[in-house]
Amino acid sequence: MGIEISRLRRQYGQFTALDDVSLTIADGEFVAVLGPSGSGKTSLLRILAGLDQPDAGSVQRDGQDLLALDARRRGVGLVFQHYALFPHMTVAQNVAFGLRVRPWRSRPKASVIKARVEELLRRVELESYVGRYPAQLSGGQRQRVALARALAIEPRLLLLDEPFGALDAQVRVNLRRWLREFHRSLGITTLFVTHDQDEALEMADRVVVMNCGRIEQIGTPEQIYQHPATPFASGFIARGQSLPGELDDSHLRLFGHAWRLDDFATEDVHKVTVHARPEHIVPASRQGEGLAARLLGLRHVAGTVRAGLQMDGLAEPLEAEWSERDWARHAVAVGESLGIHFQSLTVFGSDKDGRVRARAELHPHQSVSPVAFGPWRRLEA
Ligand SMILES: Nc1ncnc2c1ncn2[C@@H]1O[C@H](COP(=O)(O)OP(=O)(O)OP(=O)(O)O)[C@@H](O)[C@H]1O
Repeated sequence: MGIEISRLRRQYGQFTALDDVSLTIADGEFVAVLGPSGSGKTSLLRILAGLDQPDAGSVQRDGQDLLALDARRRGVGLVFQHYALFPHMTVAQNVAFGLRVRPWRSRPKASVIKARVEELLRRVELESYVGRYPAQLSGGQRQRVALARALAIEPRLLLLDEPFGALDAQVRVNLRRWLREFHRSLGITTLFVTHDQDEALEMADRVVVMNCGRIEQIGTPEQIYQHPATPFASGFIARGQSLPGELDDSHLRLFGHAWRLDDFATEDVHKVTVHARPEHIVPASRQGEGLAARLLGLRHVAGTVRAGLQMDGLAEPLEAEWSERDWARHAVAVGESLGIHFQSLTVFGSDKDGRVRARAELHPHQSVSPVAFGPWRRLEA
């Protein structure tokens, strides 16, 4: 049981904001919808909240048609990026709001509301702020009040749209961990919209990657990070970088070398995309080994070294990422040449409509045969 979103479509005039979106969310699950600006995340959330209707598709909750229900009867709690707290109400009044405006028949007694507000504020660790006004709170505290307010109505589904988007980096990181724990203790089905990869991967049980109104991949954070299903997911999540590879009779040709691709169905493949992620581009251990690259620059970021590398045949420099310790073994100065190896490459084969039909992971540096790495210009059948 849970929520079953099936083939949702939303058009704004000629523009398709959601294109055939299907997704099942289990009860109690924490799902992150991750995608760049304009990918359709908020459009999906608004439909679930009852603030908008799709042009096609359905949403069922435990077999019931959710789209047929009025927004107020969906049992949905909402938190947006920009704190929509009422500025003239205290923290306690803000949290109580959803209960106070209920029709009198379903409205709890004042003493019940008071007890519930106190309990919620305790949960979001703001019990001593009851009498404050939103202007007297930090951004992180306001978002926790917004969360308490959304929870006051005991929602069955919590929808969070970039709730930490307006906060500074350190507060975001703290609130991320806090919300993750908070969700564990509550167990409410939660859909969390973000464009921040780290946020999605760190918090969610499952991540839905969106691009241009479509779902590119659904999976656990580990699946998504380790095995991105499409070139978009690879670039957006794993910083996969395009290399100029070509398919030649079940071999991948790249930088004048060739590797055999096993288990790569080539029918329908119209275009091949080869991706390398920064941590898989490693410096060769001995001089004269590997593919030739020139070191364009180095940046030292939190224990890692990010190197810009120029390679023949590539318009854009590649980024490689190494640990400080590994890099210390290589005495190459900026502007000099070095040899590099690709530890792993991901090869995608897409059809004419851009759909991925085949996918393979190559480990050129570790492979012995038939990989033509080392004695470079050799193609083995
Ligand atoms: N009411 C509308 N009329 C026309 N176009 C719209 C409307 N609402 C959204 N769009 C368009 O639909 C696309 C998807 O918008 P949506 O807000 O769902 O994206 P998003 O992934 O949430 O982006 P962001 O991260 O910037 O909030 C965007 O290109 C947007 O311009």
